[in-house]
Amino acid sequence: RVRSGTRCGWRREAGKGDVTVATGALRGESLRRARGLVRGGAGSGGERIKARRLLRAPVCRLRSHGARSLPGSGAAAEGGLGQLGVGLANLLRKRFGKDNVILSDIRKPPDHVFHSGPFIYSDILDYKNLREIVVNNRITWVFHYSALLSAVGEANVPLARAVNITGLHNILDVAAEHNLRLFIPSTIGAFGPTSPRNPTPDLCIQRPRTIYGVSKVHAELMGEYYHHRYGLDFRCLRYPGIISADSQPGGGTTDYAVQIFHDATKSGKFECNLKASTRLPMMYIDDCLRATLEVMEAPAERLSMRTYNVNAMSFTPEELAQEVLKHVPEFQITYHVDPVRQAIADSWPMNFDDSNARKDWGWKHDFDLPELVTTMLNFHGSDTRVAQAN
Ligand SMILES: NC(=O)C1=CN([C@@H]2O[C@H](COP(=O)(O)OP(=O)(O)OC[C@H]3O[C@@H](n4cnc5c(N)ncnc54)[C@H](O)[C@@H]3O)[C@@H](O)[C@H]2O)C=CC1
Ligand SMILES: CC(=O)[C@H](N)C(=O)O
Repeated sequence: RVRSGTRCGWRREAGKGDVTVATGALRGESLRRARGLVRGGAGSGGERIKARRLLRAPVCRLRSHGARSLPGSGAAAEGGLGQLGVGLANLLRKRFGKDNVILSDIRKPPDHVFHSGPFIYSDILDYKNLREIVVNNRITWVFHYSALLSAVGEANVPLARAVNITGLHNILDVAAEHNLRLFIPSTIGAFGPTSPRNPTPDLCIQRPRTIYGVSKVHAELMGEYYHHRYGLDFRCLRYPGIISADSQPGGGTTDYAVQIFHDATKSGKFECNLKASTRLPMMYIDDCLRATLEVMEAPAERLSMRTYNVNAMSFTPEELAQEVLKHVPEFQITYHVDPVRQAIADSWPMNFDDSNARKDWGWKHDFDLPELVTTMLNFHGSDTRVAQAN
C-alpha cells in the first residue's frame, strides 16, 4: 500500500482531495478517482479528522522531485514480510519514494525492514480493519500477498482455507467497495495432474490437488468475476517458483531451489527434497517483481486477459546442480525425497507458456539459468566472505 499527501493544492483541501495511493504515486485518472472517492465525504467528521491526522503523519508526503509519477504503480501488499513482499516494497520505494509505500503483515518486521519505510499491522482476516486502512489512508491500489504456500498449506488446511480464501473474499470486497486496483498473484500450483504440463498454456483445465492450488484457482475466477460484474480492476500473474537470495521461502514445493545456493556456499553440500529429474518452471525474484509492476502499469486496453502465466526458465535439480558445479567444483548434491512435495511437484507444470503476456504487455524475462546461478552464488559468496572476514 502507498499513501501520499501532496503539498500542492491538495493539502489545502485536506480531507477532501489528498491522494492516498496503495501502491505508489498515482496521477491522472487514478488521482481524479481518488479525489472522487475522498470527496464523497466518506464517514463522520471524526473519521475525517483522524484521516487528516494520519495524513499529517510523517509518511504522507509525495516526493514531487525524484519520485516518478507514473499513473499507477506497485507497492508492497498484504503479507508483505514474506519472500516477495519486502523486495517489492524496496523496488517501489526506489521508484516512488520511501514514504509513499506502506508495508503490512501480522508479524513483527525485522529492524532493517521497519526502518526502510512505513509498516503497519494488517490481518487479512480482519475485514473491518482492512476497510479502515483503505479509508483512513485513501488507498487506491493493493497487492494481496498474504497466503499459505503449497507444502505448509497441506500441513494446515483449515488455516490455508481461511487465509487463502476468506482473506481473498475480504480483500475483493474492500477492493470493489473502494474501487481499488487489485493485484493477486497466482501460481504454477493453480494447475493439476489433468492440466497439460509441457507446456501449460494460460487457458486449460485446472484441477489442482492442493488447498493452495484450489484457493488460487478460486482467486483467479473470483477476481475475474468481480472484474466483469463490478468493473474491479483485477490483475493476476501466475508466478513460477521464485528464487531469491536475500529472503527466505515461505514453505513451498520449489523452496529447494532457494536453499541449494545457501548450502552450496556455506558447506558445499546440499540434500534435495525432490527427485533429480523433477522439472519445474522457475524465475529470479527481480524478474518476478518487475513483471508484477509492468502488468499493474499496463494500460487496461492492452490486457486481453486478467490472469497471465509468466515464465523465465524451467529446470530440474540435476540441471541446477550441474550449473552450480561450474562455480563450486567441490559441490555435492544428495537426494532425500519428501513424498508430499514430490507428489505436488509431479502434478504441476513442467514448462509454462507465457506467450500471451509477451504479446499483450511486452513481458520479457532477463534471468536464465546461468545468470540466476551466477547472481545467487555471488550474493551468498560475498555473504560468506564477509562472515569469514568478521
Ligand atoms: N514465492 C514463490 O515462489 C511464489 C509465491 N506466490 C504467491 O506470492 C505471494 C507472496 O508469496 P511469498 O512472499 O513467497 O509468501 P510467504 O509465505 O513467504 O509470505 C506470506 C506472508 O503472508 C503473511 N500472512 C499470513 N497470514 C496472514 C494474515 N492472516 N494476514 C496478513 N498476512 C498474513 C505471512 O506472515 C507472510 O509474511 C503469495 O500469495 C504466494 O501464493 C506465487 C507463486 C510463487
Ligand atoms: C510455486 C509456488 O507457488 C510456491 N513457491 C510453492 O512452491 O508453493
